[in-house]
Amino acid sequence: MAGRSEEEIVGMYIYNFFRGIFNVIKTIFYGIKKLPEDKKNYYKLLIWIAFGVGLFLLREKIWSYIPQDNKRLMILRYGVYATPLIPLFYLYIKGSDHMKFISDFDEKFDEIGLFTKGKKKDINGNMVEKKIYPKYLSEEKEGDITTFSFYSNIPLEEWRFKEKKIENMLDCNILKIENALTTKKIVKVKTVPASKIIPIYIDWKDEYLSSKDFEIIVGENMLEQVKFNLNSTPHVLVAGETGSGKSVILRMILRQAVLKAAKIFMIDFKGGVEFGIRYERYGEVITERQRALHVLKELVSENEARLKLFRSLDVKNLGEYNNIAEDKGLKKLCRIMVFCDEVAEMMDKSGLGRNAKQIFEEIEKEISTLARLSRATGINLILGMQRPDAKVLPGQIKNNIPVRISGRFSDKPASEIVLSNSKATELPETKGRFMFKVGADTLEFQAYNFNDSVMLSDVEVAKGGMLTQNLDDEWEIGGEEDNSNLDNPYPEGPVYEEDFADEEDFEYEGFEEEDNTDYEDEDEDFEPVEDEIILEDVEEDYTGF
Ligand SMILES: Nc1ncnc2c1ncn2[C@@H]1O[C@H](COP(=O)(O)OP(=O)(O)OP(=O)(O)O)[C@@H](O)[C@H]1O
Repeated sequence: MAGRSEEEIVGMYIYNFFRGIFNVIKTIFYGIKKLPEDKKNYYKLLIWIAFGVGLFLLREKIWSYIPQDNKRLMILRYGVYATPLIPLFYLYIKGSDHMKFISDFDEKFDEIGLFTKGKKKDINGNMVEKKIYPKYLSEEKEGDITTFSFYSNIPLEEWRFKEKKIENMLDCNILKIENALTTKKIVKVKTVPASKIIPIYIDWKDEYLSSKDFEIIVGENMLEQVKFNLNSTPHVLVAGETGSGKSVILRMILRQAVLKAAKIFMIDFKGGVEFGIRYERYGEVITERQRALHVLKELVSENEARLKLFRSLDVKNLGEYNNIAEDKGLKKLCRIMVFCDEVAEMMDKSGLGRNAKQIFEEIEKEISTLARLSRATGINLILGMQRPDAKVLPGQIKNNIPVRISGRFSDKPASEIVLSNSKATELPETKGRFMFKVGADTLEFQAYNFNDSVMLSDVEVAKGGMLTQNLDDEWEIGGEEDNSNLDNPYPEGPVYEEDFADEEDFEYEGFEEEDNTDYEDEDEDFEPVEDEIILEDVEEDYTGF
């Protein structure tokens, strides 16, 4: 205090006095806020109030026990005026527990370096630099899930970057870190206890098949199934080093597509190594580039025709269209899914001659158009990739693929290409362990193991070869397929629940925007088209493999 004037010292005392009062009131306020957390708190408060009131009512009796000649003890008589403070004392104790709980958080945030810096007045009234920690607001429990809310100026990216440390700090597994709907200043950390772990092996069972149109299930995290819906997130990228389980995931998706009666194309330029002859019963296995280009072009035309038709009928997507098609005397349209186990086989142009390059470029153009424009029309790309490479999968395509599934990569750039973060490097070396990302959140899961040699032959027996019969049919989009013996889970046609807004701007939050040419209005001079949209050409030069 050396060097301070008397006035300054008095000012400082007054300041600290009011600060102390403010802190007491604040602590009591926290105590009040804690009350609703447990019913017992109210009973305890009532006991303290009763105690205070009892003391007040019995004051004369109590005073009579105090010797009148003992001046020191006589002071206790004034204690009567403090009786209303007794319940406040209880609230103060409760509030200080809470303050201690909060300051423990400060310590923990300090340890993991999650804070911002700002200026604050110190006890002497001087402005000093101070660490500002996220402020604990509340925690809500729902079953196994606890959601912590913090008030914080720290950007969400930083929270996500420190996810592992926060998990250790809270002794939990984090499911999601997100902002509150109302403000970006509130961060919600959704957690499950650390004892909940991701299974290390789970077999796929057909009973897992979702009844929702067009929901696909790929595995489980520590709490629930991991799924996505092709109506709202239409294209999928599965990346993983050789042996990671990438092909197993693709085939498991294919299996669900078959059971949900989608039209399937499988592009396999390794001469049918990935999708062997057994897969031909489910759709066309394309092993030649010319043929792939041709089919893709036809799908682009089909997409355009569907877009025009949907616009003429004022429907937003395939689901809405199919719901009204029969009433309007139109044919139902099917979902079309294009599978490719290795995009590099289809798009890697490095080291190619001019002629070969041209066809690759054309394939890339068609894939890019479909990725951008086929969201509402039910034409989906399911792409596998062994070695993530920006040259192989241009940003224009990648940014329009909302579902990203990545196996373990030892290097960060590979993980960054797929997930836009380094989380794939944190995966354990467990077979079938993947990261799943739709939007901003990345979560770890165990993919179902799908043994296609068993499952495919099962289908043949159970379905009585009906899938093969479909393949023999004239390939006609929207044709009246005889699925009666297909053991189709949707004999009345798929149930369409999802509804999504106009697709004027089709991009996905959370992925870096490279050259993202989004959904454009198609053709303003639209003329209604006939209800039958036939891809005759696709079948015409199909030679089979
Ligand atoms: N989800 C899973 N659970 C347990 N084991 C799995 C799982 N997925 C794959 N495996 C095991 O790993 C093996 C390789 O899987 P898969 O063929 O899918 O790898 P891949 O990543 O596609 O490799 P490649 O690129 O060489 O084809 C499978 O034969 C299976 O034994």
